[in-house]
Amino acid sequence: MITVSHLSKEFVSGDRRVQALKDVSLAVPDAQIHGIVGQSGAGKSTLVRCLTLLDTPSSGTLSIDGQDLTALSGTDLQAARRRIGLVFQHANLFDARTAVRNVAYPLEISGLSREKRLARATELLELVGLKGAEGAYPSQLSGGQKQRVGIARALAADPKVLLCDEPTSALDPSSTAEVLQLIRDVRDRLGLTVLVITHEMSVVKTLCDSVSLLQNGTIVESGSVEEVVASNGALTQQLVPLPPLSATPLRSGETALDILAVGDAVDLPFVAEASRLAGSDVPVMAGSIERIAGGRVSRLRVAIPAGVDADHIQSELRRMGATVTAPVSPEVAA
Ligand SMILES: Nc1ncnc2c1ncn2[C@@H]1O[C@H](COP(=O)(O)OP(=O)(O)OP(=O)(O)O)[C@@H](O)[C@H]1O
Repeated sequence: MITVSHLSKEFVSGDRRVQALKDVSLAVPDAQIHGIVGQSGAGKSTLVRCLTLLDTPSSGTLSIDGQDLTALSGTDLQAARRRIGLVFQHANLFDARTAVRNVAYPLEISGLSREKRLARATELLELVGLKGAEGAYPSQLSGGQKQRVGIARALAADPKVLLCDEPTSALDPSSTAEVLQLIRDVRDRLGLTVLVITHEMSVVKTLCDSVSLLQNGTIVESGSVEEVVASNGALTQQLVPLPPLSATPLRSGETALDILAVGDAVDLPFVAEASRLAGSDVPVMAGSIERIAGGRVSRLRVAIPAGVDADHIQSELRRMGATVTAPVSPEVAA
């Protein structure tokens, strides 16, 4: 389990102070995959540096399996760091080393014999689906394969935790899908607890069990992916955006309503019910249905005809089980 408790980080240069992280608390249970998302400048890199203890937090604690890493120093700190496997955007392999020797590299200080190191590295390459590529040099591998080698190397020292910093940002869509599947497989097989820093919502949708949104150094939304989507907050729009609106935007006098349904509620006839209550057809302006974190989510924007009590329809659709809101600035016909 990863526990981050009231972590803050302030940078001071001259008389300028930047509060990069403010009271960040987070608990990721064993064998869960947690995503941290946020815009540029939100504090993601600072969080990674604090989690790997490359930066010292100004206050707060960070523990893995109950061991407070912020209280350690010297060899104890080195040993604790080895329990965190790191995967970066670029695998940063040694060009002059073969795949197997890249994976074996972190074991060179472990005291294991050369044969044992190479045997372990060969095993790990097989685990990441690169059996047969032991002798390949990085220049002979695709971007996705290099990242697989990077993941094998991160696993070499038997970590309890995998910290992935933008693991797929440099990959094409098919390599991205492969690497995300691999991270899931590794979690399933080895029971690792995984923290993924990403700006890609597709990574959260396909990989994460839970997610936190970091904004200006503070976690503003956090929970299971399903909970966060159902809460209709900032992450809902980012994870399940409404597609571009239809050719017929809202006409004068009409009221737009956004309908969000999660799980079995996706199957309920919201549009039919809204039409019945309105006494005429309620057109759908935009809609999407997606499978996220194993569950289904639908979003619809409908146009309630002029002269109809939209508030009443809103509360009736809520009673059926949807989250219904009136969008702040719906697209209106010119
Ligand atoms: N060494 C530093 N000295 C002073 N300020 C810093 C330092 N490192 C980061 N900051 C500031 O802390 C805030 C968070 O930066 P950080 O790099 O963690 O954000 P980020 O979410 O990783 O952004 P990006 O996605 O662009 O990398 C920013 O305001 C940044 O300017």
